[in-house]
Amino acid sequence: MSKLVLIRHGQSEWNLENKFTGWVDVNLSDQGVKEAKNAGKLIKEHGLEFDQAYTSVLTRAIKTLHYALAESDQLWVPETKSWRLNERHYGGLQGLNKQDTADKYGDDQVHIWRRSYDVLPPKLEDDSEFSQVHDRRYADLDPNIIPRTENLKVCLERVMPFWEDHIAPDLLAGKNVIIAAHGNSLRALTKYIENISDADIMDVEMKTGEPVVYTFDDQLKVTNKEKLDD
Ligand SMILES: O=C(O)[C@H](O)COP(=O)(O)O
Repeated sequence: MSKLVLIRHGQSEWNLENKFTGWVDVNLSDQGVKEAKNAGKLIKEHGLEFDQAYTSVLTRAIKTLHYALAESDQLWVPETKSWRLNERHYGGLQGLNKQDTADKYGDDQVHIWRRSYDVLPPKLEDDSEFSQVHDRRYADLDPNIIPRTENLKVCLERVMPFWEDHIAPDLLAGKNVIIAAHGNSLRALTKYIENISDADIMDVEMKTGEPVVYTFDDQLKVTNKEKLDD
């Protein structure tokens, strides 16, 4: 039996300002730091001990992982960062206020961009201040792989190789794993783990800083799911 804990990063500065964020590297808000520390407190209270940690290459997820591990006295746990766990790239919506965008295009269109499985938001131009094509953290990637926009389907397709190569082998080896990542990269993983349909995944939400704990049997079947809250 192995355990997998998923945590969406604590509230970010752009969650607070209600802006589409995606791959833009914004920091945690003060509230987000509190949420990340509280996640660590809950992890400790539930006696969860990890063998391996994974996170994205975005500050808000990395800091959330570190606060949660520090608070549960496990800052020593080996960690790997991957762009494959990044938030879904929000394309040309990155940097825009969600309410302003809804006022301009309508609530229905914004809901489709945010939650449909396979509708792509408009592409982000490479010369945008919110583009990542010149960000040196992606220098080793083929420039064509850096997204210009993603829907949940595309996000899931780039998360899955990381599941296959790292997470699943760890769980099958009996290791307990923690992943601190993002609302949509974690919705993608949740869709796969729980075999949720393309339609039903539209209604699945991840709360900031709330640890979700899965228990797996030795065939990698889920035997229990629990959300930790106060
Ligand atoms: O990238 C973002 O803006 C958020 O992290 C997730 O936003 P969403 O709830 O609109 O998908």
